[in-house]
Amino acid sequence: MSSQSSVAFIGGGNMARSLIGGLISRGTAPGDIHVSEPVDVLRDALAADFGVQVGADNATAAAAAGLWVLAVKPQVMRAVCEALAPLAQTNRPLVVSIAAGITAAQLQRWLGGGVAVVRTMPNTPALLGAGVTGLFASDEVDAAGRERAAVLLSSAGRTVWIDDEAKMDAVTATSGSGPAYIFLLAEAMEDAAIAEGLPADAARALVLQTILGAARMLTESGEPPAELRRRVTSPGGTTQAAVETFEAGGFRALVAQAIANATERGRQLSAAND
Ligand SMILES: NC(=O)C1=CN([C@@H]2O[C@H](COP(=O)(O)OP(=O)(O)OC[C@H]3O[C@@H](n4cnc5c(N)ncnc54)[C@H](OP(=O)(O)O)[C@@H]3O)[C@@H](O)[C@H]2O)C=CC1
Ligand SMILES: O=C(O)[C@@H]1CCC=N1
Repeated sequence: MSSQSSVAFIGGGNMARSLIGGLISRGTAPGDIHVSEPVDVLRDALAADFGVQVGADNATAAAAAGLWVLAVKPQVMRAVCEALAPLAQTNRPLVVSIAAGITAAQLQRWLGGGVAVVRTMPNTPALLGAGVTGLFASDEVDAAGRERAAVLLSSAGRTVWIDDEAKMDAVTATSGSGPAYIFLLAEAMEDAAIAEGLPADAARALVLQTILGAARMLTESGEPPAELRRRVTSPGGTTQAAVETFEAGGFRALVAQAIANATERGRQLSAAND
């Protein structure tokens, strides 16, 4: 039976799992979460871990909820939406997409038009309630819809409204993909520490706590990153030797190019899956 307060996840993969974990840990009743996912192992794990309602049929999950979270890959979004269009037209749900690249206009078109669509970009720290999500609301979304989408995503961490949808690909490239950049840095630092002769377990402990401590200073000190860096960097000392090496190697330009390429890839995902 449909309940306006229920949430349906269409697709129960990595990101849906992170968001569901956030919702459950912040008090959403498992019975109010319906997930459709074709992979039975993933379905069973969601049911076992969170007690949510699971099934393999998208329309069954969608029919049970007033809020749909579209959590499938961009490559299958069109087919998923077109199959749900009749239901979208009769039930008029609030539709929240988390897909990279896919625009609100595309979702609107595929769902038959006139549906309230919020395009969002969360990230995987959502699993710990430490994520951040950029949100863009289409014109059809009223104040109550905006509030509902923000409450949904705030269970995953911070929320940031983006007024210009064209900027959502930059959000994706910055915070959606961003955790992977930090994990890559952690990998590289760990490898380098081992190359300098540290035992692997010590290298990992040193790197992980350094990233955690630096992230806490960034978020809790109120100081800009450049000032925090300055305080670590004694003139003529070890940090200066390392930072000069990063700068000489084009670190900033490389980061800028990586984020520009990720932004462009978001645009391509929209065009390629239209
Ligand atoms: N991972 C991340 O860090 C982030 C991802 N996103 C976005 O979230 C979305 C999902 O990504 P992610 O969770 O990583 O991907 P996953 O592949 O882990 O999850 C998608 C799930 O949807 C399933 N699926 C495939 N086809 C259908 C269908 N027709 N109906 C219902 N479910 C289907 C997939 O099954 P199968 O494996 O069989 O295809 C898979 O289990 C993407 O659009 C991505 O852009 C957004 C922010 C961050
Ligand atoms: O890599 C991707 O396309 C998705 C979107 C942001 C993070 N993962």
